[in-house]
Amino acid sequence: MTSAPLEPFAVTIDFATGALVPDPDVLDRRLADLDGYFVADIDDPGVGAYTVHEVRVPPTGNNLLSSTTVLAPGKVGDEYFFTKGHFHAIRDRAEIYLTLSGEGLLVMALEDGRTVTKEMRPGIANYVPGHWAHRSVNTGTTPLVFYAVYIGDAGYDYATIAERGFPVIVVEGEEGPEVRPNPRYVAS
Ligand SMILES: O=P(O)(O)OC[C@H]1O[C@](O)(CO)[C@@H](O)[C@@H]1O
Ligand SMILES: [Fe+2]
Repeated sequence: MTSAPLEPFAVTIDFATGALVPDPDVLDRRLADLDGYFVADIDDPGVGAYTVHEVRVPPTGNNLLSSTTVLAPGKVGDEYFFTKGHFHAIRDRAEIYLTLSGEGLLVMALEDGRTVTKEMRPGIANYVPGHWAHRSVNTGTTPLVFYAVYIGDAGYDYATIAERGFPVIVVEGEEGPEVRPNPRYVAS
């Protein structure tokens, strides 16, 4: 059975700020929401980490959900600010990230601990296949803004990352960002 057609529509995206017009759903994540995710302790839990601006469509397998994410620059200890990161609840659901401004790294991990890290900068479209947890990291000094598109019924599994962490962390090294093993990663 196929579903009834939706009305076609468009949104306007400000590439510098990630603002969407119209912009009905905005999620605000502070460092407090990332408590326990960084190796070091968080000094100020009130600091804003990222906002997600979501295009509103029904979250079903026949639709594409999309959003802009605006990830602030900053560090906790040596680690650059990052998004929580998640697997999709339906594991094989894929996603595309198009970076609009700023610079960063997209860290992806399988449940067996294998990782792949890809550059994020304006004009790069990253393909995140199903089964890969994904987290973006702002390694620059300006907001990292990207547009994500994913299959509508993908859902979110945050718990696995909250419990085990990512296998790698991204820290500021002598010569720029370095990807290192996460000392707190819980291998399966
Ligand atoms: O959902 P997280 O892991 O907090 O990261 C936020 C970003 O990831 C997405 O959930 C898409 O993967 C976006 O909605 C948002 O871009
Ligand atoms: Fe996702």
